[in-house]
Amino acid sequence: MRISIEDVHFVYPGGVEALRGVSLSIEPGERVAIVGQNGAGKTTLVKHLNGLLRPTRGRVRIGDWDTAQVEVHRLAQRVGYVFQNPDGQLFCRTVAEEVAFGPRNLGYTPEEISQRVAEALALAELEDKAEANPYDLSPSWRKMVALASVIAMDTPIVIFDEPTTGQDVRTIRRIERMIEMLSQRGKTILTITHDIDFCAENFERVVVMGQGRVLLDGPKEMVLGMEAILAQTYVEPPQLTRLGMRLGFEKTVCTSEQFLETLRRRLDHPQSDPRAEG
Ligand SMILES: Nc1ncnc2c1ncn2[C@@H]1O[C@H](COP(=O)(O)OP(=O)(O)OP(=O)(O)O)[C@@H](O)[C@H]1O
Repeated sequence: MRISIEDVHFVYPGGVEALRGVSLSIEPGERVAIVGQNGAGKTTLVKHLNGLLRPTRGRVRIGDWDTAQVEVHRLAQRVGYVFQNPDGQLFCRTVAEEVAFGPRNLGYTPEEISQRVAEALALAELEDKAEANPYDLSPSWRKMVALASVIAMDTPIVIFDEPTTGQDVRTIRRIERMIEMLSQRGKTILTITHDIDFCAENFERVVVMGQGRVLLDGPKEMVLGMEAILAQTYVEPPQLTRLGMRLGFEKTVCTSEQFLETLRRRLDHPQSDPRAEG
């Protein structure tokens, strides 16, 4: 389902102009990371996708729906949103009930609900915790419950707000596996993140925001190499990208795979990289 954001401006009631003419078009199945300094407008922008905010000017469309014309509970059929802090999102006695809440609310049949719950629990690696009380779980597992409860709604678009913040490496790997599997199922995945390595390893397209505008938008190999523009919004390229630049790699590398591949090529054929000759 296509997301279309057309020249969106947003002014908070207090007068802060948080978005100053943002236009983006996101195709079905894309994996997009939105990065930028604190206060750049990232959260304000994604809250326009599930109808929590409506543009002061401009238009946001989710498929054929204009968000200004559609109620928030209907938009929940198309856009799932995992908030940064899971504790605001959990209120049932067991993990399974929690995960069933969304699909039940969307009016699915009992069979569909059990199927969605089973799939979401599997994707979140929570099968053995179905009967636990979410509040007896560690914060990391509670995060996975929050993710599962949104995934169970089976929306074509899923937004993750700062999914890795405060999480240990094992939880980050679980989240990465989940993103990969959702992606294989054709979901559009958006994330807001300050974790540039997570962005580089898991997302194809990067949107860089600063002061309510889009500063850069494109494939990560293009965007994450533009150090000077990234610096305007206090984003540094990933460590491997910077190392690649210092080593004189011809192309911007973003992932450990790309880095190793380039390094191997250079070691095998040192003369094939023009910068390596100098
Ligand atoms: N509820 C609100 N009322 C008034 N101003 C707000 C509100 N929420 C955000 N703002 C302001 O809008 C601007 C954009 O904020 P937003 O939270 O969208 O940025 P962000 O890029 O998500 O930042 P962060 O990385 O810190 O979450 C900031 O100047 C912020 O102070």
